[in-house]
Amino acid sequence: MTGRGWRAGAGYRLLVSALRRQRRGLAWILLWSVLESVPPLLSGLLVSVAIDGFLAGDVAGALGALGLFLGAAVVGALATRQVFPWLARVVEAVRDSFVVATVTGALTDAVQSSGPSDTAGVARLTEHVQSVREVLFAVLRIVRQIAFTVVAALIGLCLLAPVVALGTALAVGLAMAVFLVRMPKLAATQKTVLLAEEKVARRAGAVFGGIRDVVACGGERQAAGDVGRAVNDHVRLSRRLAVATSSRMVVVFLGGQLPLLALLAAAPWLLVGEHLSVGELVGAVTYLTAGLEPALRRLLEVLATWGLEMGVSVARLGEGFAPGDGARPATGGVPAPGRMSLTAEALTFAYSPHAAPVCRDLGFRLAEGEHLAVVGPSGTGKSTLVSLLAGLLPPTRGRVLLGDTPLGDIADGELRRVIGLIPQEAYVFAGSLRENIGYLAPGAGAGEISAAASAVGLDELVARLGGLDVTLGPEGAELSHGEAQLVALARVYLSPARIVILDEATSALTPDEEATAEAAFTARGGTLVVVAHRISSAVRAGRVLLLDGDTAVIGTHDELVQLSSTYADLVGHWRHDAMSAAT
Ligand SMILES: Nc1ncnc2c1ncn2[C@@H]1O[C@H](COP(=O)(O)OP(=O)(O)OP(=O)(O)O)[C@@H](O)[C@H]1O
Repeated sequence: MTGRGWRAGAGYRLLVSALRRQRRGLAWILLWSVLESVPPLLSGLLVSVAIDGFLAGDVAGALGALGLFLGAAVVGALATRQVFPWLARVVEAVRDSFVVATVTGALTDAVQSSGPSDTAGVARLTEHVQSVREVLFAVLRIVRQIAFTVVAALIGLCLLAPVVALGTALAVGLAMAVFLVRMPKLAATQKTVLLAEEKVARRAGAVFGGIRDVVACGGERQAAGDVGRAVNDHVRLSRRLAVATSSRMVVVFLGGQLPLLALLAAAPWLLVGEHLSVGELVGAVTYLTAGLEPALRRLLEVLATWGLEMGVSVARLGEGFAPGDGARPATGGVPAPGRMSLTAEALTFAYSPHAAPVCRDLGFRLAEGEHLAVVGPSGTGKSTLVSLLAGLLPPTRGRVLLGDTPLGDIADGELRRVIGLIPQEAYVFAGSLRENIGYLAPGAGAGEISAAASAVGLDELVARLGGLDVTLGPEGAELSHGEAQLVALARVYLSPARIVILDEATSALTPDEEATAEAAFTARGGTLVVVAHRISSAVRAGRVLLLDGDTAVIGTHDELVQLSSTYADLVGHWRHDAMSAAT
């Protein structure tokens, strides 16, 4: 097994090896299946003997044939009863094999990755195991029975009327060929539906699990939009699957109804030419109407729904844990320190396919350790851009690279450890100040926590509250907005993040407090991106990115004052605000 559990294809290998270990059970199932097929094998033959007997006046012979028919039905029923315990044994044993492999994969994954374990992934996989169990049972119970019925009816028909059997076998073969040709497309559609279902579960699970954070960060609209998009995708794909599976009616017609229509059309010729007796004709019709057509219809129904579902679930299990949205596996790792540049390439993003893009074809590169201020009038997309840079929003077009790796290729947990984004609405949870500050650095010692608190300017608050171990109420109700922002800043300061993004995260601090906090992050090392709302903050940055509707300009503060009238206006406006605040 690899670090991320077992891979695609492994699910099928496990299924085959688990079934191989159940050879004895499968042999018993085969034996009882043969006996179970006695009624469909003999039905047409016995009906034909009975009818021809009655027509010829041989009532005793005809009644004898009907008696045999009854006896065959009893044998079939007894055999069906015997099949069930063996089915249960085989299916439960296979289920056990999958559970062992799934749990082992999950444990291996948890031990090998240093991040939190993917409990939602375990739940998802156990759901797939349950699905494999149910569908395997259904397939072995129904598909097996139907397949034996089809074969028995064809053999019976062959004994009764070889010409009809030949035509029917050709039609059934053609129907199955059409079905098999369509199978890969159906399987692919079924897989997209399953992935979409998982995506809904994952998105909704993440939102419900972090509902306090979502509310605290004012992210309700974004969270609802995320879940809504996943639900809409699921609905659209389910509709597509329904249309695709309904095409199996053509297959039922080809294999089940076409031979019957042909037989009825040829009946006058068959009877007049004495190719078949009346009894044989009715017997052949019995095979087609009571045996083949319903069996074929059921077989296709089961294969097209449960069979596909099982196939997809087994393959999905083999892929182990689905990273991201399951659409694309995380293939890249986080680059080594010194190579963590952040690059936007032709970055375009719109909140919906019909909405105007918030940013369009944006391109720039931040070297590791740079300090960038993002500025612009309200609503020009500053928060959207930093969410894209943090990998919280997927670009509509273009990409964001960490080093040479697109953010979409990096596992979520790793990305979150490397890039820390602090929103304007700081989140403080019920617990001690120490727990709040150390939350993203579980191994941090007391000295490191105190140092982080001092660095961002929390000493005064710590003194006022009476130490780091004082317990804060829900959502830090006793803290001012600025104090809560300082706690959030200290938390990310102490975290392992190499790229820190402050999205107006110092808006409630005084200019001096803001300068202290930003200086702390500059001294800490790593890249700093600040959505600035004061001139001082932009002046401190090495470069400034101005978002102004459709245009974006990047340069030093002095360059932008020369280059952009919007920036010059913004600076004037900030200076005026700062002077008014000072007087
Ligand atoms: N979740 C969302 N769904 C749809 N539209 C959104 C969403 N979030 C933001 N927008 C829209 O995208 C545009 C850019 O918003 P954004 O918050 O990124 O701008 P901003 O420059 O950070 O604004 P401000 O300075 O006022 O915080 C706005 O028109 C906003 O209405």
